Amino acid sequence: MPISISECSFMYRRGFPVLEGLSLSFGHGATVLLGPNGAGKSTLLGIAASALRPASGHVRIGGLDARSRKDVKEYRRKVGWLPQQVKAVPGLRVREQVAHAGWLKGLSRVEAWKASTRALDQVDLTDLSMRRTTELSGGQKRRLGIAQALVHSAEVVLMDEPTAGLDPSQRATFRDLVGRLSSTVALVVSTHQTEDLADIYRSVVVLDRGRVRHQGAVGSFLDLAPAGTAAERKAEAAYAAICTGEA
Ligand SMILES: Nc1ncnc2c1ncn2[C@@H]1O[C@H](COP(=O)(O)OP(=O)(O)OP(=O)(O)O)[C@@H](O)[C@H]1O
Repeated sequence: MPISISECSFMYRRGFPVLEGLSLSFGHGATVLLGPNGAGKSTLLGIAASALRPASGHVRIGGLDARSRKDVKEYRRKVGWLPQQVKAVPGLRVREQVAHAGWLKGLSRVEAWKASTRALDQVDLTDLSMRRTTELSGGQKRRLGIAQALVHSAEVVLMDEPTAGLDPSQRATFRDLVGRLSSTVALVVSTHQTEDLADIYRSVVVLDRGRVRHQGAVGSFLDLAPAGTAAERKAEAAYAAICTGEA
C-alpha cells in the first residue's frame, strides 16, 4: 500500500525548519532516497515511521493517519523501520530482540518467535541468533535492525542507510532481499551509495535542504547524466547535476 506525505513541516529547533510543506508519496516497489548530508532524509523517514511528529501536514497509509491518536497504533503495524542508529538491548540475544520487535508490533509471542526465524534468515543472521546483541559488530547490528524492520511483514518498509558498514557479500545479500521485497511492499531506502541503482530500485527521490529536487523512475534519473557519461558513473553524475542545479 502506498504511503503519502502531504504538506508536512518539521523542525527540531524553533526557527530552523528541516521540512517545509513537503509532499511526497512512495508507491509499490523499491524507491531510493538520495540527498546530501543534512538534507532531511532521516527526518523524513522518521516522520513516515511516525517516530517523529510533524508540526503540520498529514502522513497516511490508506485511510490511516499517523498523526491521529485513533489510528497511530494500526499505522505503526503497517510500517517497518530501520533507523539510522540500531540499539542493542542489553541482556537480549539476537533472536530475542527480533522477536520482541515483532511482539511490539502486535504479533503474538508464538507468531513473533516464528517470524524472527524467517527475518534472521532474510538477513543471513541465523548463525548468530543466540549471540548477545551487545556483542555484535557494526555490520551485524545493521542486519539485526533490518530483521527488526521485517519481522512483522509490514506493508511499508523504510530503511535508513541499510548498507552502511556491510561487507560486499552482505551488500549482495541485501540487493537480493530488496528484489524479493519489491514485489510485495512499498520499500524506501535512504543511502549514499549510487552504484547499481538501476539493478536495485524502481524509482528515485532526491531530497536537498528539505525539498524534493527530483522524483521519478530510475531510467529518467539516469538520463540526467551529461551525454557521454560512462554507464557505471551515470547515477553519480545525474545526482551531481541535480544537486548543482544543472539538471
Ligand atoms: N536531533 C536533532 N536535533 C537538532 N537538529 C537535528 C537533529 N537531527 C537532525 N537535525 C538537523 O536536521 C537536518 C536534517 O538532518 P537529517 O538527519 O534528517 O539529514 P540526512 O539527510 O539524513 O543526513 P545524513 O545523510 O547526514 O544522514 C540537519 O540540518 C541536522 O543538523
